[in-house]
Amino acid sequence: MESSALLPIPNTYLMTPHEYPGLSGCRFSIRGLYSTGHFRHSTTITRSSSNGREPNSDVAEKALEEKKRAELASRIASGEFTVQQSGILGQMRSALTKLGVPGEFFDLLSGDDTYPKIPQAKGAISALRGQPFFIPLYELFLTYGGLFRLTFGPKSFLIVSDPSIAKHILRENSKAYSKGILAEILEFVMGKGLIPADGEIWRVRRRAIVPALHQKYVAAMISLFGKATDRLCTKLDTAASDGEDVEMESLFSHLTLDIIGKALFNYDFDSLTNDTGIVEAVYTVLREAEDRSVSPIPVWDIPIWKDISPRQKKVTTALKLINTTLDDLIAICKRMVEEEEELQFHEEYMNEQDPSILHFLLASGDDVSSKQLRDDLMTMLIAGHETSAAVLTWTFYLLSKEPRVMAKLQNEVDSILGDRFPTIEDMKKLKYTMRVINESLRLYPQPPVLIRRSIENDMLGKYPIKRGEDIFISVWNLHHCPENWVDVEKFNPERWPLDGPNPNETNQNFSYLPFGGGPRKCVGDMFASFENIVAVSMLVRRFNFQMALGAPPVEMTTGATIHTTEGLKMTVTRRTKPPIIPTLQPKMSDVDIGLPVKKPFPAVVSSLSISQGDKQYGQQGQVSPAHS
Ligand code: HEM
Repeated sequence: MESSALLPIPNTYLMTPHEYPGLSGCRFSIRGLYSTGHFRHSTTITRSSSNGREPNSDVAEKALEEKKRAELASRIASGEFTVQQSGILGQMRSALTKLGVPGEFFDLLSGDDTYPKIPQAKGAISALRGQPFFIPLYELFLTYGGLFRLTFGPKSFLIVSDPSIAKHILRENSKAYSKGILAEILEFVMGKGLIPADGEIWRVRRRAIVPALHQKYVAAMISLFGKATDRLCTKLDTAASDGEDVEMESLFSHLTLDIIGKALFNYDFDSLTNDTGIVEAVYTVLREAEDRSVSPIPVWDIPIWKDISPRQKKVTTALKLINTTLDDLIAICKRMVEEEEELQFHEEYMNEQDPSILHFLLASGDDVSSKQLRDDLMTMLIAGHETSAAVLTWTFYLLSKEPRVMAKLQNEVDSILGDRFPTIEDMKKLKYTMRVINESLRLYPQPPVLIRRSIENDMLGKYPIKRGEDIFISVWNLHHCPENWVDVEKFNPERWPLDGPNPNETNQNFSYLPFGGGPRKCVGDMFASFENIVAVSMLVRRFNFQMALGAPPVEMTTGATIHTTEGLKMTVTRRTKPPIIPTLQPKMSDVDIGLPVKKPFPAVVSSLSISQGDKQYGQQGQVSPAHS
């Protein structure tokens, strides 16, 4: 996640100084980060009606969506977003452009013929209301192309939707770019953690952290993913027996929180079954990060406000609790490491009782302050939690809309997993499962936009830019570009053949960026891919998922990751057809008539063995696992 996990959008997006006069003098702040409830939008991905249970709502959703898009497109065409030129030359330019005179002609007239000008659009608060910010950016992209400048009031942003420019910023000249506004908004929660950090701090911390996610560690995590998903299965079993609908988005959020707590610092949040103070504290801080990103005025910066606002007091208390808990966990782990007899640290070091990243870092002798360690852990907690939860949410939404894909997926899972827990060997066999996740990440990239700021003058394609430019790389636009993808809005895992390479930014030449690219690519890509494969495969082999009758329509709300607006309410039923278990011979009569599985489910977790074959997975931070 980020930088992945957290994606702020400037607050000026939705306002002009005219509308918020108090803003002009205040620090520029950010909007869009986890903006639950602030921007709402019917999903633009209108899929073929799925389960046949809600055809009317699908049609209505589609009609509403089409209407909104048509309205926006006509406003763009009317020039509402086009920056007005001042003065006679500007007016002449505007009039003659409408008659078809090319822009370069005016650059010649104004004496600036060295470089072409970046196409400019300007925004208005009304254009963005009622929809996630990346949707109007998409419409503007279709009009203005792969690089344009968007001006809101006194502030402007470069919007990048061109793969080669994205590649230039993220990989080829990455040292000329920082995290910019992202770092400012995340400071209160992540400090100088890996996502917001820049420069030397980032270099040092990245070098320390990447080795902790080595292959043996990620392989060991597979049993953790399995156990956590099994707890979710138990919960769904009860709901299925009781005939109760479930809200899957929050369940996925709990699942991934439980996983990341154990994986990072060996802490069991157990949020799937308990609602303890610490779980509440984590969510309080997460939501605060979202809300700060959409707040017009950074009230939290006003010293007295922290003390009088009940909300800010709650945030301060939550942060204190999390920090104390992390400090305690660091202290416990330090003691464990000190007591470890004959500790022999090596590349693939892992403590069997505590395989966490924290343990690895301390055992490696990582020379770092407790504050920095805490910042890094907090960063990864957020990065690894919200993103995976969002991927699972949208994957199940998409699956509920495409019974064909679900059937094919269940078929693969049945034949490869049977009723046992997934192992590392299964990760490369569950190819269609991986493709389903790849495709879900294409349609719903998490996060939908990457943030950068130029710290040097640079050239973006043929356009020069100055240092200090705030840039949004719209992964949403890259992934939805009609020129790059056949049947762009179709959920079609088959677009990537099973015998081909797993899609990543390199083999798709930056038109597909599920985990970013370049030196700041996600450090958790392999971890996350396996986590998603395990969760999806274990859930679909045991249950069928349908949108619940009367569920609210699934709409998107923007943030660092894309949330649903009102949750993903589903009806979960136990599959009645027993899985095909290759190692056991089911009675044919049972299979034929689709009797329920009577065996206790699932089998005991086998202890992990890591085969030589695992070596084929890519190196951390370079090639995604699944990308081999
Ligand atoms: C499906 C799940 C995930 C997705 C889609 C995802 C996506 C991303 C993306 C797109 C970036 C690049 C952001 C940028 O360039 O601005 C990123 C960075 C990052 N991710 Fe993930 N991520 C996921 C899971 C994880 C997990 C599980 C962890 C930790 C275990 C993690 C830790 C990080 C960190 C620390 C960075 C910052 C790296 C740096 O700046 O050097 N992510 N992620």
